[in-house]
Amino acid sequence: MRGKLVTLGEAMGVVAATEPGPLAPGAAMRMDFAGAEATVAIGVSRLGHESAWVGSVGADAVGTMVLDRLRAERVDVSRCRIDPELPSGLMIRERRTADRIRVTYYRAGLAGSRLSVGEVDPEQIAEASVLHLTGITPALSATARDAVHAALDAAVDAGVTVSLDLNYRSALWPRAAAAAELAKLVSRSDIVFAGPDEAALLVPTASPAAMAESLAALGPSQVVLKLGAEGALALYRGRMLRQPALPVTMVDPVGAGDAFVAGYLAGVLDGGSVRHRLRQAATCGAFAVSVPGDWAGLPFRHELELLAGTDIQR
Ligand SMILES: O=C(O)C(=O)C[C@H](O)[C@H](O)CO
Repeated sequence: MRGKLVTLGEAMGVVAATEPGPLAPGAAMRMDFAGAEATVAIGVSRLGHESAWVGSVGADAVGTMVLDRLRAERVDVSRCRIDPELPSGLMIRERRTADRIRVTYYRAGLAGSRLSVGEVDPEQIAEASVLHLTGITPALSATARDAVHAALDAAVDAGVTVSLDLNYRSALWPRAAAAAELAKLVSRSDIVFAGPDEAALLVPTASPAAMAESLAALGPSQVVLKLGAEGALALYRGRMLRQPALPVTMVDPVGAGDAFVAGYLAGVLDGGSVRHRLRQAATCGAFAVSVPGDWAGLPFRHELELLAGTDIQR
């Protein structure tokens, strides 16, 4: 399968501490942007497939930074909205201790949450091979939730593969509200990604394997559990495959899950086996954790072989 991935969500400015410690005047910070869906779009593009990101940004420096970077990464942003009134959202990422990151959002009610059905183009989705959704977008606002459902309807009508990463963000909505909404999305998705804590929102079973079975019983043909340093587990048509994480030096874990998803979905677009998808996903996750920032470390296709121990095969 060669084709395009379309995804929709919010991208925000990030002010990220470069040194451990509490936020203080003069603390060393690095300016960047982040957004789970935008990271997936960049990752898929770097692996040689067309991708499109649909979102709403402010008419400000952060919005310009996001769109300029995505264009430079060959991500199609032609359906994005530039809000004339509201600023782009922002996130402060403190490195409170050497290995504890604390995130504060400044995004509620801002430009990103204005994403609406007006930005969803059924034709763009029908021409794609994969629509990728996350559990972040429906938590942004009622209009963003409607946009997710409109995109999902368009994909289902056109027979486009639907991918969903549960991506639960506790700062955006309570567990019960998330569980009710995510259950609806899972039942209409083909591929579902989750961490064990996220899966527990819907299927409170003990082991990752049992969780994967229970999630698959809700409808998706592929369930992929991201287990961090333990690797990943995929359940595809009743067959369980395990993928170890690659042994790399961890520099920044944020964005690793999105990099993993990008590698897996690029593997779907490659037409590769589930084994190929998982290996590519683990390799992309390993690249991401080895570099600061969410998306900067994502590998280009020719770089995949750089990480020793990888064996990218179809
Ligand atoms: O938390 C969010 O809403 C984001 O999309 C920002 C981060 O980059 C994301 O959490 C990493 O997956």
